[in-house]
Amino acid sequence: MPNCQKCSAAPAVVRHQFTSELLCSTCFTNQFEQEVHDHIQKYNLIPKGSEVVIGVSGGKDSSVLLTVLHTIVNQYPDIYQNVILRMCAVDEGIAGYRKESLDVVYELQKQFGLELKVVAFKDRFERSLDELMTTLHKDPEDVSLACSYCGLLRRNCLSHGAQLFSKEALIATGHNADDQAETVLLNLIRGDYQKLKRSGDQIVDLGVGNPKIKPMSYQSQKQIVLYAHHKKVKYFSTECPYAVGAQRGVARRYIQGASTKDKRVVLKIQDSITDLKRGEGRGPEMNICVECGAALVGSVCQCCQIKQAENEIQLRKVLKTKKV
Ligand SMILES: Nc1ncnc2c1ncn2[C@@H]1O[C@H](COP(=O)(O)OP(=O)(O)OP(=O)(O)O)[C@@H](O)[C@H]1O
Repeated sequence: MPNCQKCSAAPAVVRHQFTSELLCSTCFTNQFEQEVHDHIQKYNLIPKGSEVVIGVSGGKDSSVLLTVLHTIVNQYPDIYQNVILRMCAVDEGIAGYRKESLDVVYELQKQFGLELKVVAFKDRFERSLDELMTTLHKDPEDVSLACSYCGLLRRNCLSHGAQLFSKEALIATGHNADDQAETVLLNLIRGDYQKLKRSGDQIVDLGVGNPKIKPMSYQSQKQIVLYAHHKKVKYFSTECPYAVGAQRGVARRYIQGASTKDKRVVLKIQDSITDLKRGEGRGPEMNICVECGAALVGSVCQCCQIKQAENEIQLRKVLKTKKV
């Protein structure tokens, strides 16, 4: 492996997913933190004096979010003046899964010394997720709707947890770029225009309840896993037993396939919704090809350029393809 392209001092161990830069462990984790900080600043996600309630499940995304926020808030005390970090964990009541991940939450709480609230489905809705599923779906194999019920009730519990701290507290979740891109596709598949429009928003403030922020929405799943590894973040890695039935799997498989051809696809899907909402998705003004009269952007259309190309190099230039 060559040396790090940033510090040149240590061997590179990571290739940045979006910039392709080769980085050593320290430069990679520093850059990751810097990127999350820049994203927060760009959208003013955490104004001075905010109380930020981090939804921590013990899984990798939220454990990384907690680690990064704690790091940057301490690194930039002037920018994050009087910002207070809190933790909230939701106990859905999933046997063989949630108790174990909550143990990680308690370890993280000890490590960072933050105040934590735990809100349980059983306390708020009289039933755990397991009990709800046993009542609704007699066949234990049929868990296809578990994620929908769970998402609905979990959002309610997180909001309740935030309210226990204060009415104005921001709720920060560990949603990443892959989650965001999946949500866009899911809303598109479901034809849910209202949710589709909101799916690129960096702050969700409906005017009722606590505003929600997603500081890692431009970090890919892969980058988060790499950060967790190099920063030695504690997390619980077992997948939720109900995840097998999730409708999200359809969008996830599509994105995984598309990402093998274009690593930035998760960013592009999100950006397309943001641009569309801003009205920038209409594109530039159209012209007429001076050779054939077709509608185009520029002066000579691509078809005429293909016709005029005299050799492979010119043809590749027109089609923007590299030799394979
Ligand atoms: N049980 C929970 N308690 C508190 N927050 C939660 C819980 N489950 C999910 N969240 C919050 O919602 C975010 C997205 O949840 P999702 O179900 O997509 O989990 P995930 O992508 O596996 O994230 P993680 O790795 O943090 O579990 C999490 O990153 C976290 O901030």
